Amino acid sequence: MSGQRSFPVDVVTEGPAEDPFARGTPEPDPIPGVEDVVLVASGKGGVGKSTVAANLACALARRGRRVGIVDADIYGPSVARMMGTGQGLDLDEQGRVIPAHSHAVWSVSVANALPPEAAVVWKGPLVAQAVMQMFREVAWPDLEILLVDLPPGTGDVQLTILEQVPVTGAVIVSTPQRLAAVDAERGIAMFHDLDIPVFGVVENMDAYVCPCCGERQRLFAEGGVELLARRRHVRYLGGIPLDPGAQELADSGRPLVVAAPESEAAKAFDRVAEAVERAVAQERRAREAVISDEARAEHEAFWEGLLEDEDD
Ligand SMILES: Nc1ncnc2c1ncn2[C@@H]1O[C@H](COP(=O)(O)OP(=O)(O)OP(=O)(O)O)[C@@H](O)[C@H]1O
Repeated sequence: MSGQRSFPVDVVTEGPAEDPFARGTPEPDPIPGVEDVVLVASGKGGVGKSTVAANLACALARRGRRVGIVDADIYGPSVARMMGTGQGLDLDEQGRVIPAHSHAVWSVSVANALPPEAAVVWKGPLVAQAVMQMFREVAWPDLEILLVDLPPGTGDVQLTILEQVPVTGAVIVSTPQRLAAVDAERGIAMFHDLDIPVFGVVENMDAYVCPCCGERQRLFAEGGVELLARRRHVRYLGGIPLDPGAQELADSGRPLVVAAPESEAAKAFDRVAEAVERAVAQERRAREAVISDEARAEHEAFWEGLLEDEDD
């Protein structure tokens, strides 16, 4: 057998050195001023991820939370338009961006810094840099929850954020169509692989609610997203009905939750916000439990030391 395994066994068993998620990789530094970062993700584009992010932020703010949004969808930024924040961002004395503020939510988007119709034509490294600037070079006020509107899919931006930002959990958005649900499942798999808690799946545009009689009608086959949630052991956070006013309101910078709080869609967003609030609180308790375990170990070590001294 000797002489056959000449490669450096230690290196091989420790995994590739450049793997950013290799075991033992230190937790990324916290974002100054931010307690919890929650990602809003989707497998496919156009399923309503930005709509969910904007309305979820407003619903959390209405529930008394201090909330911000990072628009990490660099090539298709919608947050500035949906939140009605317009162009122009100021800098503070330290050269940090002062986030825009509307509907009691703070937000940053590349769209705040570009003319309305300008296309972002940047290569990957520049995009990664811009995304990280939106986390670390912004003068965030003290925030309880910073939502992140991700680009669709499981690409570079997702990996950059997961590598460099301490993420508390993710909310997945899908529409009822099978293809959207299949892609949403890929997103869930990515978060599970990287040990990021998935708070649940939101099924957007699942039904139409008649404005006259309030009758709720499914638009597509029922149950696919719920089934996906069960298969992946994540919570089904509920359906958001298609609201004919959503697009016009989004274009005028007033999310449904703010402009039509009594609508079925706004109430559904509030239920999602409540679930996210509870999931974040649960994660916080888990973090504190880890700290108190450490504190207990330190405490025990301290007393053990004293007892050993007494024995001497
Ligand atoms: N519940 C809803 N009712 C009616 N319209 C909706 C609803 N959700 C989203 N929309 C509309 O669907 C379109 C796509 O939504 P949105 O931009 O939020 O999707 P997205 O997943 O963020 O897209 P992408 O990431 O590809 O930019 C928008 O015109 C939006 O107004």
